[in-house]
Amino acid sequence: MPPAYDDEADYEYHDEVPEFQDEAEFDDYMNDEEYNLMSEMFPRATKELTDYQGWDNLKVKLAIFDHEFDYEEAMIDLKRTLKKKKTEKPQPKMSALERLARDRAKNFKKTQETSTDVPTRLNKLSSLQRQTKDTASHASSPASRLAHLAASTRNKPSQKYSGPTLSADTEKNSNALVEPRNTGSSSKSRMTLVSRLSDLRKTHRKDHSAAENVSVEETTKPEFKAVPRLTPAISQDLGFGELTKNYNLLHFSSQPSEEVEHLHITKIVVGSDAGPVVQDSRLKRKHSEVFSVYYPDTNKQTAKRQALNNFQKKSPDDVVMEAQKRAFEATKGIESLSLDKSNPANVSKGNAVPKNSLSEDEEDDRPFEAEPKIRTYKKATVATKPKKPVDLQAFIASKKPHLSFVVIGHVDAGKSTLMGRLLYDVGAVDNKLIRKLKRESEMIGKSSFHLAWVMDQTAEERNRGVTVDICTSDFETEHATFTIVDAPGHRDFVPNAIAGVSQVDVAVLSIDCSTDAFESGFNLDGQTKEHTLLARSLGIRHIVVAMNKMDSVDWYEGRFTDIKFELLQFFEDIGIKSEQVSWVPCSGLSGEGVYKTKYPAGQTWYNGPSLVESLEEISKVFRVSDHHDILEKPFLFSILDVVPGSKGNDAILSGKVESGSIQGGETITIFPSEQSVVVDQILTGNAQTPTPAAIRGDFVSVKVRNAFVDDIQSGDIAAVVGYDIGSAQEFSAQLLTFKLDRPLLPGTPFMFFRGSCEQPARVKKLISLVDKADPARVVKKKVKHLGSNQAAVIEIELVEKKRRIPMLTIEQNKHLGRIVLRKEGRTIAAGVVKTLEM
Ligand SMILES: Nc1nc2c(ncn2[C@@H]2O[C@H](COP(=O)(O)OP(=O)(O)OP(=O)(O)O)[C@@H](O)[C@H]2O)c(=O)[nH]1
Repeated sequence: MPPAYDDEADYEYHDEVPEFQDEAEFDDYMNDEEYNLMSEMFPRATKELTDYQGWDNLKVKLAIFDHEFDYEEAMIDLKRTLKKKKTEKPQPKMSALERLARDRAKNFKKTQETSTDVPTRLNKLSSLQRQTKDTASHASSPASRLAHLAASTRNKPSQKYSGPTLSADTEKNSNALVEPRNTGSSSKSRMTLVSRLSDLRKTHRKDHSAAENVSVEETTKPEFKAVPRLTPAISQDLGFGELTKNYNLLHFSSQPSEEVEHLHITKIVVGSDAGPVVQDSRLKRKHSEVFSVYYPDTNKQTAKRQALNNFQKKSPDDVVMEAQKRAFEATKGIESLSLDKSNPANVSKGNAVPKNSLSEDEEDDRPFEAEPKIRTYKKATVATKPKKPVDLQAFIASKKPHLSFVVIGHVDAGKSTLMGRLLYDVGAVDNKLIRKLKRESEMIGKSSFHLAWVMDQTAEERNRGVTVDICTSDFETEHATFTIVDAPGHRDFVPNAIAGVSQVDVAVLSIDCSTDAFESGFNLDGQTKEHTLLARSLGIRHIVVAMNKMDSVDWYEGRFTDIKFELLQFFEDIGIKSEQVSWVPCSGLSGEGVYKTKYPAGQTWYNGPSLVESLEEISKVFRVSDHHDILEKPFLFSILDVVPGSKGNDAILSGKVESGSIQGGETITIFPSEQSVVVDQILTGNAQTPTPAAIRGDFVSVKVRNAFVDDIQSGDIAAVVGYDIGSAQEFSAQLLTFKLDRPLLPGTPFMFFRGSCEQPARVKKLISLVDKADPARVVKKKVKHLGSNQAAVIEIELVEKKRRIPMLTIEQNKHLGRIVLRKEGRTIAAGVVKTLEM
């Protein structure tokens, strides 16, 4: 016989389940449909409850939710548990004379009562006692006042709450408190819903175990509890900004593990010296969620760490300048270096033997700090076959066309917002994340940035409102798959933009069409021209101009055509043909023109494809032209990130297939260290799902075996067995100079960029001036200096000898053979590698 239904036991069970800690957490729990229903009912409910006390937002929402959105029933039930506010009785109207008479009568009565109150001994004593008590409570020592306060605070809420109460100041913070709800006498259907809730709470209990660990006793003590584990770095990561000495943390709880997974901050007390100013700031982030939308494309071991510290240090350009100076001063040390022929540690492991290891005791006087020593291993000479061979033609046919694109444009042109909107509209991010970002951005007064935060997820980016690192995100539509690379617009971060632009075939150029904004981004120091020039120099095949923020000029056609006219002239000047450009009026903020959101009624002059539709069209065209590169060219893979795998010498290399294809089981060699490793698995997409093969244009992660992770870094190139990539320190390049303040002479130092690699370099020799339109035609042979806007062939020498950069000519690869030169924070030239001197 089944056990009898025990209503009481059920009640007990639900009561011990932790409650939602705040409204935000509950909002996150609801699905979209429930959230929308709640958004309709909640304002009505709060209006209806204005005459009641003892409720808070969460309580109201839970009541509605518990009654399965039966509004009337929820309100009846809720009101039953609430008290009505006392309302002052309206005074009857009276004349001024009448009021005066009443007052006089009242005063007279009072005087009479006082005069008849003759003090007896007992009265005197009790009044004295009263006075002493009062005085004591006001003028006692700080310690006794604190004890008094502690006692009174302790007594209050501990009787009232059984759930995971968080804050001592929760009277002010209505959202933080949850009273136990009456769940005992509900109908069956209500029980089901309650069970759902309790299940959820159980899950939350796991997530929030730390929050539960904070007992009522502890949290209600009126002490400031500084939690040592809230380091400035964690604070930054949470999007809170810099945590200085003046910030004391109150009521902070986290999971007890070393890896902070879920954090809750309920209050921050600012300015410990001047007396606390309490700011109510609730914020929680799951790191797993923070990183769910994008993958930062930097080498975690080096560049990512640097990017995170960017704002605490000098600007990248200052660093470059200093590095250049030091590099030239330190050339003597570099020459004196010698190479160790073997490394016994590796021999004993039976792994690849480093051919030219640096000996451990060598003095490291390199100009760059923390540069890894790159050893060289014995590369494989025999290729291995795929584990489960895939018919490449069939594989390509089974896949939707893929396109990777970079988003470029002046700072604040709305790039991140545009991409956030795009990802939202195509369904790559859900409502919940958007709502969460909206709340968090509102909390720090930057609500208009919530869409941008889908892409800009590091604390620096959020606090300064600029994109620092490059990041990628994959999404899919009915007709194609895409990888977005979001590049920073700020001039301090042009090197990152170079790394971003180097990876892709298409650029989306975001233009801020709002009044005067285009002009400031286009002229003089704006990044519109510099980014477009970079895009052109780094081999971008097509530009989609997103005429963004058109909502701010009421979709005025004249603004669109004026900007288009100016840009077309500029494109022509730098050799971008009109058929290589598409134009789409749009608004990232409100969504029109991005994907399927219709234009407002006032916009009648454009009926072309939306931004996403334009990209879909381009992907189809490129698919046909890329066929040859996939099937006939050798596999080349530019590495953007490397992390150790879970086992022994496993590693995961993330990057882009530049040409050819690869399958599991094949052997590849990584340059410059020349390690040969076997491909174990290929993972693709945001969810990193396994795929049998990767082809040209794909951004994938490749799991490999027998790798020495320390000798692999962002900027390295992997190739199929038998394909050699040297690390030339000197090479000839064909360049186009940009606007120069001073001419380029033999010996002029600058910073050299190839993909995500950068290194100090100098002009070794000026060879010739060539025709801009036909570079094969030499215009002048004896060249003493190079001025602005000249096309020339020069010899370049890399100064940093220890960081070897794998180099390819433009003949070998159309992307990897492209380079950029920068000096004093400006791009001075861009071009292609012609010949390598090994
Ligand atoms: N009116 C309007 N404002 C927008 C639009 N898109 C972005 N904005 C606002 O412009 C500001 C900058 O937007 P972001 O997306 O951060 O700009 P960004 O180009 O990514 O900036 P960086 O990363 O610094 O280069 C924010 O305040 C946005 O809300 C738009 O379509 N219309």
